Amino acid sequence: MATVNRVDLDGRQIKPMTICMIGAGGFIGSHLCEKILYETPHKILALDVYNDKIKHLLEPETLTWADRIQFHRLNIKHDSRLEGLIKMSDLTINLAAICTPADYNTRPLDTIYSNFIDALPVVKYCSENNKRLIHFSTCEVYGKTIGSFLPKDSPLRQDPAYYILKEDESPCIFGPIEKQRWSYACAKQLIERLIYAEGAENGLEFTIVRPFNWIGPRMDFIPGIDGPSEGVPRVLACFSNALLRREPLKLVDGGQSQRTFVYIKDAIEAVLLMIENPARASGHIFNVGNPHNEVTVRQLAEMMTEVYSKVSGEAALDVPTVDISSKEFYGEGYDDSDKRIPDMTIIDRQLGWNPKTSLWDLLESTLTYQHRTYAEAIKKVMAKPTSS
Ligand SMILES: NC(=O)c1ccc[n+]([C@@H]2O[C@H](COP(=O)([O-])OP(=O)(O)OC[C@H]3O[C@@H](n4cnc5c(N)ncnc54)[C@H](O)[C@@H]3O)[C@@H](O)[C@H]2O)c1
Ligand SMILES: O=c1ccn([C@@H]2O[C@H](COP(=O)(O)OP(=O)(O)O[C@H]3OC[C@](O)(CO)[C@H]3O)[C@@H](O)[C@H]2O)c(=O)[nH]1
Repeated sequence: MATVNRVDLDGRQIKPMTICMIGAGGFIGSHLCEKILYETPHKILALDVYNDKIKHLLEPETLTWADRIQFHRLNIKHDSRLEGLIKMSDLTINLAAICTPADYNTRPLDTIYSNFIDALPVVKYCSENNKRLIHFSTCEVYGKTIGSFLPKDSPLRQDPAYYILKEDESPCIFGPIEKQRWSYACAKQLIERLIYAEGAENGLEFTIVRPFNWIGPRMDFIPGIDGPSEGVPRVLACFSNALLRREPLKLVDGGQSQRTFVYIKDAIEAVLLMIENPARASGHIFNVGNPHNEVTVRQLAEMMTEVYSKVSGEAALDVPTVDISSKEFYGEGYDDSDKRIPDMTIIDRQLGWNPKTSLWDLLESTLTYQHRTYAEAIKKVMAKPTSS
């Protein structure tokens, strides 16, 4: 229920606001729209080129929150309505981006334009019109850990100083230019620097979010069902797709890279705290992740196989995974982050936020959703004879 008398972390009444949410039709945007509409009195101007993931919030128009969300189908690359919509709002949240690794090395120009050039007018309009901005960056700005450059058997690799990622201390370590994987991280880093400079020189009120592998329902697409057959989504959807089709999960370069995964619903709580506590959130860069949910990609595949078997009632394959080289899977120019553990000091101190959901629990609810949403459609597609 949307409560009107909401108070912030310092006991002050929160006034209802209008939020311009760019990229509202994506994975994170759809969850953020739900949270705002279900639990707050705020209004949303939802901007995106697609709205499939928020259709349930827009139709039918008799829904109790219908007057609090307005969808504007537009591409921020070239739409004169953008500045007006930012001016009408108290806060702008920019989520729009190309953010699937399969694109970084194969479409580096689109990636750089999307993550830097297209974000520029948003920053400019917020700065010129004295509007608050929450900008979505990424944990990828940290790149590789310092520890990854140490010899494999160095005891220093066990020292957190060499791998924990801190917003105000850790360096950003990318590979060479020919490793075009880093086009995304580099563009995100430059837009972070620009926003930071707008804050320092022109007083822009900003917050930068660095998500660490947020996962959950509605993430990306299942190839051949609600996305292109040849498309390569992020790992949750790649592995879900293989499980649904009863094919082995592909482990890129042996699945040795490590990630920490956070449940989307935990992470969205953090964003709502940022929205409603500007005095505590402004001027900060926040890691948002779950340091307790670390696995190698191989361990993720094993856990997903076990969880999927439980929620679907189907026995796991005898050979559940297969190794594949990054060149074969992603093409030339791929590279990887070795390990990503967020330091949580700043977000805990400023907003008192900590993640709650274990990896097992978040996979159980997410894979239950994947099975309910896609299993029948996959069966139908797989039963169709393929034309030769
Ligand atoms: N999901 C994560 O774990 C994660 C991790 C790190 C960073 N991020 C960042 O968070 C943001 C949102 O990520 P997501 O996972 O929801 O991705 P997503 O691809 O599901 O959502 C992005 C949305 O932006 C829209 N968009 C892209 N370009 C646009 C344009 N020119 N005009 C209008 N709309 C446009 C897309 O249509 C899409 O709906 C991105 O900036 C991403 O870099 C996400
Ligand atoms: O079938 C697959 C797909 C992927 N991998 C490997 O899994 C690791 C994680 O991959 P993914 O979730 O696709 O993306 P990254 O974590 O590398 O990057 C994302 O992090 C945040 C964000 O900015 C936005 O979401 C994005 O850049 C990776 O090691 C893949 O190689 C696999 O083995 N098999």
